[in-house]
Amino acid sequence: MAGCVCKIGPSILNSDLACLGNECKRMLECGADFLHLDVMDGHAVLKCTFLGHWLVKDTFVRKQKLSNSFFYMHMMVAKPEQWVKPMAAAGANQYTFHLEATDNPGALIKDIRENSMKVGLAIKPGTTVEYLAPWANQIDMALVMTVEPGFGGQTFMEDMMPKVSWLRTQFPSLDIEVDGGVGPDTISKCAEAGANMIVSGSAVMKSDDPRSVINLLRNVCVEAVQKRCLDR
Ligand SMILES: O=C(CO)[C@H](O)[C@H](O)COP(=O)(O)O
Ligand SMILES: [Fe+2]
Repeated sequence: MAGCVCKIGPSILNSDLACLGNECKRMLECGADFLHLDVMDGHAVLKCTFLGHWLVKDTFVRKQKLSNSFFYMHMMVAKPEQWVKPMAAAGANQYTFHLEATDNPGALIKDIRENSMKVGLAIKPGTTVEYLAPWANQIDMALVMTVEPGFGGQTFMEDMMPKVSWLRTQFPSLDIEVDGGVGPDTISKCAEAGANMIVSGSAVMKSDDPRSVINLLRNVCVEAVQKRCLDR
């Protein structure tokens, strides 16, 4: 059941961007369950990444033949409506948009589904979880940001954990993702709060032994998930 399966997805934001395809391959070989691809347009957040749909297609699908993998897009863009079709055509599997970026989440959810992608809905640290709740039964995954979107390598915001716990209590089988400052030092808090989709950027990418970091994150998460799901 979703919510009871633990998945680890490295964010490749802080990888060697000159070797993006190989970096993605390396992460999958190290045991990543999915790749978390941060798309920033310089409007919704200050930074701008090159990770547009052309790059998704060329780097990941065509050149690296990674088409069976899971490309989970984290869209930090001003107009998330604009990129649904191009991302679907490029081979993205999940499209996570920010609730703050749209006036019509319902229409966007429908469009993402019609384009055969899973739906993720993200909230920034300043957005309360009650805004997300009305949509929770229509989405595949809720993303609780644990840093202010825009940069990798920031400090984990522990005060976001009550949002995760609240969502887990209200929606036991929803996939709940945490993103920002998550690594070996902070995973326990995320797992105990109820997160089962774990994004980790710097902690994995900058490690000499990414496989061990991924394993550690998974073990901590699986233990918490098993306890919670068996208790039910
Ligand atoms: O969405 C993001 C930033 O907006 C990144 O996914 C996130 O910051 C991951 O990197 P790190 O684990 O280094 O914080
Ligand atoms: Fe992200």
